[in-house]
Amino acid sequence: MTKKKPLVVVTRKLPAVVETRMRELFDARLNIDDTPMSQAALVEAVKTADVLVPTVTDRIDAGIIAQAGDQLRLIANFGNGVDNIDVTSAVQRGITVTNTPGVLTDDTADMTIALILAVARRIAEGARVIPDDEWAGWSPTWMLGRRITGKRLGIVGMGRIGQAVARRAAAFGLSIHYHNRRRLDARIEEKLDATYWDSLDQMLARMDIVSVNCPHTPATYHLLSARRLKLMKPDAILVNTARGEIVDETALARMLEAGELAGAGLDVFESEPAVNPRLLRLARQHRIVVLPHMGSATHEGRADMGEKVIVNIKTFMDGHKPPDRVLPSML
Ligand SMILES: O=CC(=O)O
Repeated sequence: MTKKKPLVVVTRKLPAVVETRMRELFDARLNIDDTPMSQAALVEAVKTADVLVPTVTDRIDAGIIAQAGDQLRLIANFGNGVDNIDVTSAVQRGITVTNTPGVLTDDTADMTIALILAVARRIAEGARVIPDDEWAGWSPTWMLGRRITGKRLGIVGMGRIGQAVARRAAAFGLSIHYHNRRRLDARIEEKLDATYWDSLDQMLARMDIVSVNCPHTPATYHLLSARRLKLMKPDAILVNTARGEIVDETALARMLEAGELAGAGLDVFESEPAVNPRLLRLARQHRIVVLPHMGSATHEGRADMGEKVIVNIKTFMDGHKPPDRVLPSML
């Protein structure tokens, strides 16, 4: 007798290679036209699916989880961050949660470095000049940015992505500093040539560039609060490729407007896809660089994320512990 295939509801369109494999392995309900699901549609999905595959754009909160049918056993997130899911509620209801760590580390670290360079060297602003027909020729005093060689980079959150940023940044001659819940193993710290700051406040006050690379959890919400942002040097720049909620955006906008911070590179925002109007104004004035949450957006990365989702579902359905299980204690 063949086993019934699990009903897997996927909330967004995924790369073709991933969808093809999902169709082979599961009773896959795919989102062909990629319209984000309403909360009502998500409720419908959790009432019928054995497995839900959400993404960062779906809010799987306690209210949705409370309406899940008994058949829902697994939420296999297509994404690394799980702040879109109420993991505690899910686990209390006996639903396993998985994510896709590791496969987007390098891409997100690359984007972090790209934003550091874009802000410091005014790349996005400069890239407009020729297409906009505004180039009057080279000048000794025009389009001057900031040198990054020899500057101090402070990494907030030294997990996989933070460490990948550190390895890249070292090649640009930046000195590496970090703050993390736990200090790294001495061997890793030495290999990265990274200086640990127990006090985030003290680190922020001394850095030329600050990069946010920690997950968004209740403990990191507005970790970079108005008070902490004020500790940064006025000529410093802030880069965030993690989650918008970690930075108080209103305070950040106020400081940039007042010239109390030199610049910012943001790939993530508190209320995506809406962007704080003050940040939008600063972006239009070329005072900051904003990207539409592209950190993990490579063909390879998204295919790898899909592969991880499939392995997690398959392993779980075969009766084993999935490799990327997320527990509330990890958050
Ligand atoms: O932001 C994307 C992710 O967390 O995977």
